[in-house]
Amino acid sequence: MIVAIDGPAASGKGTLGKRIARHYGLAHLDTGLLYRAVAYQLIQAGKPLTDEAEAAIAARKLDVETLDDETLRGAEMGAAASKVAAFPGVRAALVQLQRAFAARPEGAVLDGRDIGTVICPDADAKLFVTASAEERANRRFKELASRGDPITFDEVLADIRARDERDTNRAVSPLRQAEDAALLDTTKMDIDAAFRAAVAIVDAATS
Ligand SMILES: Nc1ncnc2c1ncn2[C@@H]1O[C@H](COP(=O)(O)OP(=O)(O)O)[C@@H](O)[C@H]1O
Ligand SMILES: Nc1ccn([C@@H]2O[C@H](COP(=O)(O)OP(=O)(O)O)[C@@H](O)[C@H]2O)c(=O)n1
Repeated sequence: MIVAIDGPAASGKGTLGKRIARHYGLAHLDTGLLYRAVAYQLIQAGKPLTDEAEAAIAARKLDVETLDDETLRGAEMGAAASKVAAFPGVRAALVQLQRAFAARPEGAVLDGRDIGTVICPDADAKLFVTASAEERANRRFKELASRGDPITFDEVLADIRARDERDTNRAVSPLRQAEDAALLDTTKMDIDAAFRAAVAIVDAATS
């Protein structure tokens, strides 16, 4: 079974993806980490985030097994990821890797921006997870503050809005809800309620 989860920044895709994967005994890939890792490679190499050729080379060299969550989770890398994610060469270089992950015999859960639309259009269940920008900023602000990041709530909200705008309006694989995806608005749901609603959607789609 393949479960595709898409949605805007900090909507809870990763949290749900992880729990859904555990619930159904599937592997989980947070595809945002791939774009964050490409941005990280460029920054480490001292290259500008506008260098599409270097970004595509970094994407082709990426190893899914070595993605370091701690280094990649910061706010700076989220904003940088959304810049390199707009390059067609970067996206093309990451398609096969994501499809290969989804092709394991038992299936998988993938979360990102274009899973239900481009990477796994035939997924058995598709969710589009969202919440108001303020609520998402609130959640991400708490998460970053607990990591010791001095970023303010207003900066987090501005980053989320800028990223949503860039991700929705890019020419290649923009963020959008697949026609056959179920919308899950978690603005007024805690993590457990969102998880229960997500399981109900997956069960209904696969029964
Ligand atoms: N329904 C929810 N209610 C409250 N907090 C949530 C909810 N879903 C996720 N979170 C928290 O919000 C933050 C962002 O969630 P995350 O799963 O990383 O989102 P995404 O993968 O979409 O960026 C995390 O700190 C997570 O624990
Ligand atoms: N499948 C995906 C996943 C992420 N991305 C890009 O990578 C950036 C970081 O993604 P993420 O999922 O780690 O971001 P958060 O939602 O966790 O803040 C996004 O803003 C997108 O620009 C993408 O274009 N396609």
